[in-house]
Amino acid sequence: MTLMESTRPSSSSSAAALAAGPAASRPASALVAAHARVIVPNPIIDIQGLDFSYGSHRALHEISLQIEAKRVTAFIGPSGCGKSTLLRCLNRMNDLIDGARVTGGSIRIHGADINAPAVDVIELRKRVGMVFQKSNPFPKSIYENIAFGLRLQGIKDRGRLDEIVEKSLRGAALWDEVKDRLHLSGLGLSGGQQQRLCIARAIAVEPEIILMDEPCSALDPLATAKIEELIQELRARYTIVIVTHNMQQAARVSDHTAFFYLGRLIEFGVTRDLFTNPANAQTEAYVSGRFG
Ligand SMILES: Nc1ncnc2c1ncn2[C@@H]1O[C@H](COP(=O)(O)OP(=O)(O)OP(=O)(O)O)[C@@H](O)[C@H]1O
Repeated sequence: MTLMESTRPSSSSSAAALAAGPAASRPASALVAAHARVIVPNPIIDIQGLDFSYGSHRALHEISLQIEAKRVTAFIGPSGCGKSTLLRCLNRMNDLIDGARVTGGSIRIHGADINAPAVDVIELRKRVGMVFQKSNPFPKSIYENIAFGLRLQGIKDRGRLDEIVEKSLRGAALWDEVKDRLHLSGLGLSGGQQQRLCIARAIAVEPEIILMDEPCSALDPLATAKIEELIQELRARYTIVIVTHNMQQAARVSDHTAFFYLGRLIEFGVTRDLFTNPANAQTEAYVSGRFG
């Protein structure tokens, strides 16, 4: 159990306006134990003292943070502060980058160290799926975009594949729009539909956690609204961690928000509290648009 305590009550009217979305309008969760104090009672991910470097460049400094199960946690902060690096640490996507490594601390999922030598990284990435900034459907049919990965996992039965493809497309709020053209190319879909196809592909393998790295940054406001709606639906079944530059989006979709600056975690709290009553002067300056 972790306590993050706020020590300097303050307010910002623009920040308050930012928090006026669905996440903010939900009743204060049981996580709020006292004014501006956050308890994370059911962390699925436990990050402790994490240090991370690209070669000699230290990108993350002693990050300690817990991610609550079946909640949405947003990572915010100015460009280069380490949001995406930390996100990619959660399913070891950084392993693919030469010279990139965890140099201290730990990340545990359900108590197990994901950087332990015995960890099967492919298995880890099945449990911790990822949706990227730019939608990246395979140059295959809508159906195959989902069935392809399932076949690689050994699912060959056509009936079973049909079932999972439909369930995943429904789960990503795309089924009704594509059910009559499942065998046309995924690349023929709109940007927002392609991003939902990528979400369908991610959920087809039944992950517990979905990482989203600025999933709406290439989308128009309508497509963005659809993805945000979908995130609200997905949070009943999945733990979601989202990196976003869009503070209104963080305020609308997330339960918890972590604010980073220059590779350090500056503040972590219930989203509404962090936006309306930040404990730290840098957080307040950022959420009220005074820098970043
Ligand atoms: N592949 C890489 N090789 C070397 N340095 C990198 C690499 N990726 C990121 N960095 C550096 O690590 C730091 C953190 O970058 P990161 O992309 O995690 O920040 P960010 O907060 O996600 O930024 P943005 O919002 O611009 O995407 C930056 O100084 C960045 O230059």
